[in-house]
Amino acid sequence: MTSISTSQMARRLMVALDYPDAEAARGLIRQLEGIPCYMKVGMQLYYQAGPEFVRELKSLGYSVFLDLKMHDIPNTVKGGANSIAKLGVDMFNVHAAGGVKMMESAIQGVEEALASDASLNRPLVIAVTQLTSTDQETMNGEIGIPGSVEKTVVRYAKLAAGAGLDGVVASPLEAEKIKAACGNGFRTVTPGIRPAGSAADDQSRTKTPGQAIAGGSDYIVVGRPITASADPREAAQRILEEMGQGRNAAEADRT
Ligand SMILES: O=C(O)c1cc(=O)[nH]c(=O)n1[C@@H]1O[C@H](COP(=O)(O)O)[C@@H](O)[C@H]1O
Repeated sequence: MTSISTSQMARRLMVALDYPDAEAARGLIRQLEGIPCYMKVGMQLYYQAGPEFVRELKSLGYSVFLDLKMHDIPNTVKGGANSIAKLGVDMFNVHAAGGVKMMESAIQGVEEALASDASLNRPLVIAVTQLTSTDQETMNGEIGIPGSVEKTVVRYAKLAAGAGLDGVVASPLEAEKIKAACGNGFRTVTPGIRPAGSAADDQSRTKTPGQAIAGGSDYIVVGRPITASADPREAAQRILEEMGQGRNAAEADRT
């Protein structure tokens, strides 16, 4: 069982269910039983287990972030967003690099789904900015976008806010600047979370769970530090504790 404040923090923890199939994901879900975290379903699991597994998570009472990172022409994204909204997820994402018209089309797709079925809840629509695996050198030299990663991320965030989206996916390093540019209510969803001493893997722009919460992340996305741990439940509980410490440190700074 989790204490009340830990369970409040758990609602800001998104566990990345990056597994090959539903049965593997269920193994982790059983280990995390009683922790009211968000569950993130990404491409690997969704392309295998599909809408059925999303419905299963919803029936277990979880909030679900469907991470399919849509990036296509506006009409196609509108259709995709329409289908996703009908699934009843709580959050999904598109790539900000698709542009304002594409992001507006995602919102239209959601609105049309809601108009067709009054029982649906409006999911949060979030734009991916620069992937947290991308570093400064890759963005400038390989992809060919000039300037700092932070500036590009904030530019994408402003486009997303202008298109009516609810927030962005970015690294925890940029959360504060995003809030300053787009307002405190604009959500920051931050992967690239690594507890002190754990391997960065393919992530480039990282912070610890405590630093991320102290720095303005609304939600932290965590995969391998939990899923690849010998004791995932203990790893998740440690992360929740660190998140709580980060929040307390930020509150102490404000007073
Ligand atoms: O949209 C995402 O969730 C996402 C965006 C991003 O920029 N970076 C990023 O790592 N993610 C996802 O966040 C999760 C991070 O997993 P770990 O690196 O294992 O903690 C993965 O499921 C990624 O697909």
